[in-house]
Amino acid sequence: MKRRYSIGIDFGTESGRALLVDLTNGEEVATHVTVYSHGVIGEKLPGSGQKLGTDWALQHPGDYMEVLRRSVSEVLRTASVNMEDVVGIGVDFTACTMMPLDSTGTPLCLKAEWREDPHSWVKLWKHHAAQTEANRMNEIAKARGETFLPRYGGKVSSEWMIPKIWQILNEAPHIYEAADMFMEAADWIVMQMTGEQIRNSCAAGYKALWNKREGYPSRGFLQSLDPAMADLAETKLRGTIAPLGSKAGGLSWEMAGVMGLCPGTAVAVGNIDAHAMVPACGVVTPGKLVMAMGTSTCHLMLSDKEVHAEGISGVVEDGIVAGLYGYEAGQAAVGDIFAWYVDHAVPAYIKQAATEAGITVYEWLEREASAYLPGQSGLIALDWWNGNRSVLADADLSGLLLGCTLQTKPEEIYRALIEATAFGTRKIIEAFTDSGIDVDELYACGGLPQRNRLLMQIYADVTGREIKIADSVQTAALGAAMFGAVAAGSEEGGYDSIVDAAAKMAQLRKETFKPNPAHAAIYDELYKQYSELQDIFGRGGSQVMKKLKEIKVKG
Ligand SMILES: Nc1ncnc2c1ncn2[C@@H]1O[C@H](COP(=O)(O)OP(=O)(O)O)[C@@H](O)[C@H]1O
Ligand SMILES: O=C(CO)[C@@H](O)[C@@H](O)COP(=O)(O)O
Repeated sequence: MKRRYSIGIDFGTESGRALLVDLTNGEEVATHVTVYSHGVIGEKLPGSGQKLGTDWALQHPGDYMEVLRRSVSEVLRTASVNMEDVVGIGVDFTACTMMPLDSTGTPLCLKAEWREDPHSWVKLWKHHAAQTEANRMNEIAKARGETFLPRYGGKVSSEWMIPKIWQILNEAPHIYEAADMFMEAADWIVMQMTGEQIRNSCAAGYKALWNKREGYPSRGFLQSLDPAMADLAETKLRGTIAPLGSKAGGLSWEMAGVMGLCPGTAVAVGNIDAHAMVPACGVVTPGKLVMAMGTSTCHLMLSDKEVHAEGISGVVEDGIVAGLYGYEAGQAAVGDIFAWYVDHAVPAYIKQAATEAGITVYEWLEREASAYLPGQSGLIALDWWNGNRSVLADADLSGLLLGCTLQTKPEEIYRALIEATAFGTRKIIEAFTDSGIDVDELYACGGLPQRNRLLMQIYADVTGREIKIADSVQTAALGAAMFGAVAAGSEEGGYDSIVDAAAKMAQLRKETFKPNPAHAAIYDELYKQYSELQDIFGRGGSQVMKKLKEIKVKG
């Protein structure tokens, strides 16, 4: 039988990658990563060098195009696959990663007249500078009894589309005015490939408050935020919203040339990175919590019922797999906390020791931290280095490390940071189970489970549950490729549904991580302390974190 392929393109926080997958069995034939040359723009604008404010995080759209240009042709070249045998393309993206466009679909930051205004740039998911707008939105939505609010755990996040747009209107009304549309980067990149302006229902649902039955928030609500935004839904957020797995269009002649593929190749509507990973773990039924663990962690669940739970970021009908309610919760920093520690807080002697041992600093710290028992260091941390997404939904909270003494070692701090992220995940699991959504099994995917065994064991011990691991190292790209195969359809050698694609293309590793009962018992005790700290610092017991932020912002 002739082999058929699909390409998944995963746009992460620091880089993008293409993965060429065999449709019959999910074999990952070739992969290529392109690191974004502008990275995350957090301090100053490229070109003008203009300083950015606290909590800003921008990106350059040209970096996304570079991934299409380099990584796609590279996977075809290394795999020696004929372009005619690639039947589908799917993309997944971080979200809400959004940008203002002019009427030709060009990002405003690429135009000379707007380039020097930070608000013309792509706002990355972790741009947290719209917290004031999110807080105000929450107050207004609550006071008006808006029906959308309970679907988002009672709180809209500063990471999402409407707070980000409102920040633009408040701080740069000329950019708001100049924007013909605001678009998720996932939809923009699909538009670059196909020429079709189609929004995906996943990002619209989780990040722009859109609902299959009710649409976007009402004109009355948007007007109550600012009269200038009354028509936002019909104007700057306009366009078809299509379900996951739909074909957005065929690859254009121009982009086919750029990417080395055939014109007309089916391109699926975009998807969110974490959500694409769910079927790529083989999860298409309720009761299985998927942890997409990388820079951040997203927690995804399927259920046949809709419940509204505090701290669960969103429930969207058909949001992950058609026919089921998809739930998302998350931690805004996980790998990012370890990256901060390794880059900014580890002493030189450790870097030296890691180099001498021929391993990375992460590996050195993992090796040393593995020698400790739970609780042995006397340390505990709150994992809020990038605010708290679930269950408190508050970007103004910050990290905390407690219990340091003159004897404290860097590897003990590293272990405490890992444990803190595991405690944060346990809070999220409890938020699901307390609201009546059963969590029967845990699945882990993303970059971290492949790289850090200690971390996975700590998660099993802290949650008291066995964890299954996705076999794919590129789980998001695999999920995107699966949706590409669905967009192509079975007649072209693809699949007719994501459930069919998952049955053939998703694989799990044989090895799982099982809790150690003795360690789990100590972690139960430590978790009580974590919970107490969460209540003190996150639920109003102490205003210290808020005050520090206030003083910092005032400068
Ligand atoms: N050995 C390791 N242990 C723990 N974290 C690691 C290790 N190696 C890399 N990381 C973290 O992994 C994160 C990147 O995860 P990855 O899944 O590759 O990216 P993304 O989430 O952006 O798609 C970084 O934040 C980095 O700090
Ligand atoms: O917020 C979401 C998904 O809803 C993610 O896109 C965001 O956390 C970024 O994910 P990564 O950690 O870069 O994989």
